[in-house]
Amino acid sequence: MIRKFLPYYKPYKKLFIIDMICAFAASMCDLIYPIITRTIMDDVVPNRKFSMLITFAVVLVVIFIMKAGFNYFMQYWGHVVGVRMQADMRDDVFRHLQKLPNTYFDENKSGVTMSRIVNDLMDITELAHHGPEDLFISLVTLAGAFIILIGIDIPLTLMIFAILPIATWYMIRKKEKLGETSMDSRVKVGEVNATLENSIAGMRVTKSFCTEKQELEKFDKSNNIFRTAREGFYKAMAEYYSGMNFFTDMLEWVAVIAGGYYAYLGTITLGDFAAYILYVKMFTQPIKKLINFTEQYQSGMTGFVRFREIMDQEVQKESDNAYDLENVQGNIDIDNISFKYEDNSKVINNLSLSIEKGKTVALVGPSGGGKTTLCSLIPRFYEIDNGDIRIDGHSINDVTLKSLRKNIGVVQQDVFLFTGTIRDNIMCGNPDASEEEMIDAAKKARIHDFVMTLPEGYDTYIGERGVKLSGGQKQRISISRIFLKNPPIIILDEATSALDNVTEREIQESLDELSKDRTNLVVAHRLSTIKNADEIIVITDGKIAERGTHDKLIELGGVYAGLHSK
Ligand SMILES: Nc1ncnc2c1ncn2[C@@H]1O[C@H](COP(=O)(O)OP(=O)(O)OP(=O)(O)O)[C@@H](O)[C@H]1O
Repeated sequence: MIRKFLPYYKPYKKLFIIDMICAFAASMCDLIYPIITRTIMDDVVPNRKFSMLITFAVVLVVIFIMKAGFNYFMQYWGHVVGVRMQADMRDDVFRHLQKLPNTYFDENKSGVTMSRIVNDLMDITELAHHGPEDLFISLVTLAGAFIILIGIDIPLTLMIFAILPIATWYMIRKKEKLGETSMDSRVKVGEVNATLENSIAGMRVTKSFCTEKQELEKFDKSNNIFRTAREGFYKAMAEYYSGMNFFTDMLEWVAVIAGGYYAYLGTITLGDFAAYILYVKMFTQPIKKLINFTEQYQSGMTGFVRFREIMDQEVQKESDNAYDLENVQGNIDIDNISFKYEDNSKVINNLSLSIEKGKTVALVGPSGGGKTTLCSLIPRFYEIDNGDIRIDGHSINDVTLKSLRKNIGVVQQDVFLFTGTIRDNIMCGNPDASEEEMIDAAKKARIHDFVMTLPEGYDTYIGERGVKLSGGQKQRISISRIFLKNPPIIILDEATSALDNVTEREIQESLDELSKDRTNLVVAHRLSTIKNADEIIVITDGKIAERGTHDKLIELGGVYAGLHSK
């Protein structure tokens, strides 16, 4: 993990090195002050060297001013390094997320993924700069103090430092528990996020079914699980801190009692005794910093591990020699394909189908038969298990994903609009389109006149996922973005939600316009809309049960005729 963490320092190497130099200089400043105290007590005061006292006063002020400068740099630029690294990681993980196959999003709750990207990376800032900085300051201070003290009195110094291995042993023992509980609480906070996200998104359903109580219970449950996990973490932290504080207190105890005894015997001077007490007081800082470091390391690394878990997810692969699919005519060949979802039995079963350019093929059949699944295999939203799909003779596995998807327009059953304006949502069909092209697309989708009635026109804010719009308006916006994209192949998963007759007719008109001169694959729920399709394919259990024109299938008197008569 550390090897994967270190490269994030690279862009900020210079800042980080200056930060470390400041850390070194600040600890050096700390080490000087007890030496000066000792000299004042043993030399300046007994020998009445007043001018030396003035010199020390000036030297100390200069040292403290310099130390303030070093601390400022560490506090500000040190944190800046950390937060920039955190932002880089967030960028990386978001970019990676965009390349993950749909199966990842099927299996993982979006609240948990969000928590990994937002919350879990927060502690990275602290770890990234405080970690090495604290470790460095502590080690330099401890080593420096050890060298100075050993020069004053070896047995007393060894006595004081003997406590350190015991403290280290305690720290290591407790660290594991701290790590486990920290990971546990992060997993649980992810669950809280997921529950919350789901509940907020479904707030309207909750209200309409009056299930507030059940939702609250669900939320309370995951909130309590998180609380218990966090309490476990704090318990581990309390054991850790109280133990460590005890050890630092014992250090002071040895310095005061043993140092006092040595001064009483005359083995060391009063100045030496004062220096011991000051250095031991100073030890508590690096030791506390070491403790902090362990905690930061634990929290930061736990977050980093969770971040890496997403980064290690395999992205959707393109072949090494993938090329761009260009000048697409729109011939589709589905050649003996099979597919199953991760946790499912076969959804598509050795299915073959050819669609000529410019033709309209309708998929019908009982619910759960595999129509939507078949459609999502063509733009490679999922990978087929065997067989091949070709567009104009090019296997979809041989071409770049971007060029493949650029040539296919998908109108989904459940319209998804982004939070933002009407313009944002239409322009996502082609971010480079001009204003005229956008308006033209909106006109073709029969939404322009409605937009013009709004005070802010195309810049009207449509609320989260378009809540401020009607179902029909949302659909027309989703259709206008396909007009703007202008792909040669259209996959249309017909909306099942009931629209009033006028709206339905209007939408049907814009869809008819959209389908002109393109290859169309339509999943039809209302059979009335596909009477004129060039071919109707009846899919049951992932296989083609019947195929032909409307008239032919009615004549056949099979599944289609049955569905039609209902
Ligand atoms: N993301 C998914 N993960 C796992 N299983 C899925 C997923 N999507 C669909 N399924 C399953 O695959 C099967 C086919 O579903 P699909 O949505 O393709 O059917 P459909 O014919 O389009 O149905 P409908 O007419 O109701 O829309 C169903 O049994 C469904 O439960």
